[in-house]
Amino acid sequence: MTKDALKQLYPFLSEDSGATDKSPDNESLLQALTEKAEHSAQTKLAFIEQNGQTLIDAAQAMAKTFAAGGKLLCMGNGGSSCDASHLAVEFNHPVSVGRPPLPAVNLAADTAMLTATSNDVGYALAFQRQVMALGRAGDTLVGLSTSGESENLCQAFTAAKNMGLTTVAFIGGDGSKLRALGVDHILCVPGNNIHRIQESHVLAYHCLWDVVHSLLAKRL
Ligand SMILES: O=C(CO)[C@@H](O)[C@H](O)[C@H](O)[C@H](O)COP(=O)(O)O
Repeated sequence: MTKDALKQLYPFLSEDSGATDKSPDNESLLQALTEKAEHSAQTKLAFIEQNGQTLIDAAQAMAKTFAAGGKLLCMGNGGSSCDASHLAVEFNHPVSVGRPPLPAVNLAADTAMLTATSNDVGYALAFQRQVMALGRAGDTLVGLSTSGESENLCQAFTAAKNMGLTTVAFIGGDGSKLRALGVDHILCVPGNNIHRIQESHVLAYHCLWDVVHSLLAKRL
């Protein structure tokens, strides 16, 4: 976007300092930040209240996957593709001393794979093809989706279920599409604000990582 186009959209931006009398004052900006932080904290607390047991059940299933020599496959679109990377690296490269590295792969990380499948057969199959190629019965497939509706995740979950993988979904929305597909563990953030949903997903997979390692340390 050019500077002029930006000024048309935000007319309060001035030539020199970037602010005029009409720009939001510092106090309202600080107030807005506090409100966002409060909303984020409330959403996270509500998420744990509503999903705590499901999170433990999902961790139990993932600990069994690792204990049996299996691996984690992770996937997501946009911001959630970065969360899929973050989740995978938590397991591959544990931050806490004494916790072993565990196998996890982000299916959204390989540009050649994503562009080839999208170009040849459509983006809806981008993750499904990789689940079919890399997945083994007993592995766990984790999908992150703020809407809980993305078609490429639905296709991958369907393939994973047919192949005997455990399936875990981190979502927002009502989750009805994934429930209908029979996804094993659905962690659903209340509300429809995408950023708040993503923030709760970060909390959720950090907790999941912790519980999986605790279960493995106690030998399940
Ligand atoms: O929310 C962000 C960034 O924060 C977007 O990049 C977002 O992730 C993308 O629109 C995704 O395509 C949305 O897909 P999903 O989360 O509904 O599965």
